[in-house]
Amino acid sequence: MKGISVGLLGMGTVGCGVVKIVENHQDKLIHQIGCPVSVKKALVKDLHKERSVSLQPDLLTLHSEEVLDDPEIDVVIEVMGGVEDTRHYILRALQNKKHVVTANKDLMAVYGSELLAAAAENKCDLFYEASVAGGIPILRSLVDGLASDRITKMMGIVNGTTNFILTKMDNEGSPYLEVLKEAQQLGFAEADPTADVDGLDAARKMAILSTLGFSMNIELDDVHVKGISAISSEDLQYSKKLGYTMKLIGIAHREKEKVEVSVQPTLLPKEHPLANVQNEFNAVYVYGEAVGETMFYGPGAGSLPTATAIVSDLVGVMKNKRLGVNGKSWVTPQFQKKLKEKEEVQAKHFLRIHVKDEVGVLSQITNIFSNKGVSFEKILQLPLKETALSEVVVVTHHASLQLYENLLDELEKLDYVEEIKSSYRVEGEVAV
Ligand SMILES: NC(=O)C1=CN([C@@H]2O[C@H](COP(=O)(O)OP(=O)(O)OC[C@H]3O[C@@H](n4cnc5c(N)ncnc54)[C@H](OP(=O)(O)O)[C@@H]3O)[C@@H](O)[C@H]2O)C=CC1
Ligand SMILES: N[C@@H](CC=O)C(=O)O
Ligand code: NA
Repeated sequence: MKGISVGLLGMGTVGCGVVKIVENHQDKLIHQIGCPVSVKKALVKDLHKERSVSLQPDLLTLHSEEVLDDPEIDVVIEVMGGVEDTRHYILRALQNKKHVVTANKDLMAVYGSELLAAAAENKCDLFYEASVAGGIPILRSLVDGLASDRITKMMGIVNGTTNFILTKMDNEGSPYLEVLKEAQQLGFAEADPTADVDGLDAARKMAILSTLGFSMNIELDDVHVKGISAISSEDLQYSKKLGYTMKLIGIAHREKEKVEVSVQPTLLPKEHPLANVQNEFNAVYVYGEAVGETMFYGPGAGSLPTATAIVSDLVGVMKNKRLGVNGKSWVTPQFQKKLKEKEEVQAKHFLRIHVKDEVGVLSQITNIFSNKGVSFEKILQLPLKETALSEVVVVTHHASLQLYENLLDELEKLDYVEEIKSSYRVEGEVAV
């Protein structure tokens, strides 16, 4: 069998990792695939940029057709990011009967079903394990390892940058912007880190995970998203005081045939397995009706971890080629999408408000909670130094999202409520 020729679209953090793994693990690749693997061409923007791998002088190109239209290239690995141009490049690679491996969640969350259908039509594979939780083999675990089960819940820390920021802010009291800069220097953050901190990167990953896990076409717009940029050191301190840890959590929950998918800062009891996932690490908790609880943990970002998933996908392509089944692994979703209404989403909430420090205010607030049908599990009231205000912190019992939002609307209207400072979802019970 002739050697496998790979064309890369992009040679940045992840692309350089792919080159390193292909070089350093060649013996294992030959054993699995049955022939050597080599990188023939790589599309970049700047031919003269310094890279973390030494490359043959003619390996880099500024012309996409040198990768996409080269008949000697068998597999295209897309690690350049972006959506519209990238979509066209991948469609062209597939039309040219090249298998594609991508790490691009931005693209797969929006055009995944179109691209997978195009791949199947062209009898090509399109694999994207690296797009969710980097090096953790979570997509294969859902699609293959848990193929026989019905998955009802997935909860994940699926963005390394925000987990890194929250860990450093919480453990070391480091300022938000300083830690974000560190995450960028370490290569975890996206080219535009607002996608990380606004929760959009995690939302894309949750759309991909829930589409596969629930076999339902969950789109990005179906994911309710809130990022981490408004989290204050006070929120982190109160979380700790109440026995919780704050994490950016993706939640996908199915009850009967209806689902909710969200990404939001969430308070988890400090004993919760996801509460102990630190720094850039990711973890995905998956609950299946038959298997029960499972948890997948590992590096969700970074050059070599992400490249591991990509090169493993490449091995998958070659194994399929040997069996003659390329393009046959994609199946259309089994179920019609049905999203829960706000009345059907049940959760506990943390709420921090500033109110006038006057007699009777706390009892009026408790009355409003009970009138709106939201009861609380915990309440703290503390005077705010050098002001005529006090701070009220509440953790509610489970309530529907609709009742909780009605409550927030009502509180906002009251003249003794100065400001709603923060509101977060709470998952799980703190041990007493
Ligand atoms: N970094 C990570 O930890 C992870 C990244 N991903 C995903 O992997 C992909 C790549 O990420 P990463 O390696 O970090 O990104 P980088 O910014 O480090 O690398 C991007 C590469 O693509 C090239 N490139 C970008 N746009 C173009 C274009 N229009 N034409 C030609 N070349 C282009 C760049 O060229 P040049 O070098 O000349 O500028 C660079 O080599 C993204 O989709 C990202 O979301 C997924 C999981 C983890
Ligand atoms: N920016 C992403 C990279 C991996 O997908 C992250 O921080 O998780
Ligand atoms: Na993965």
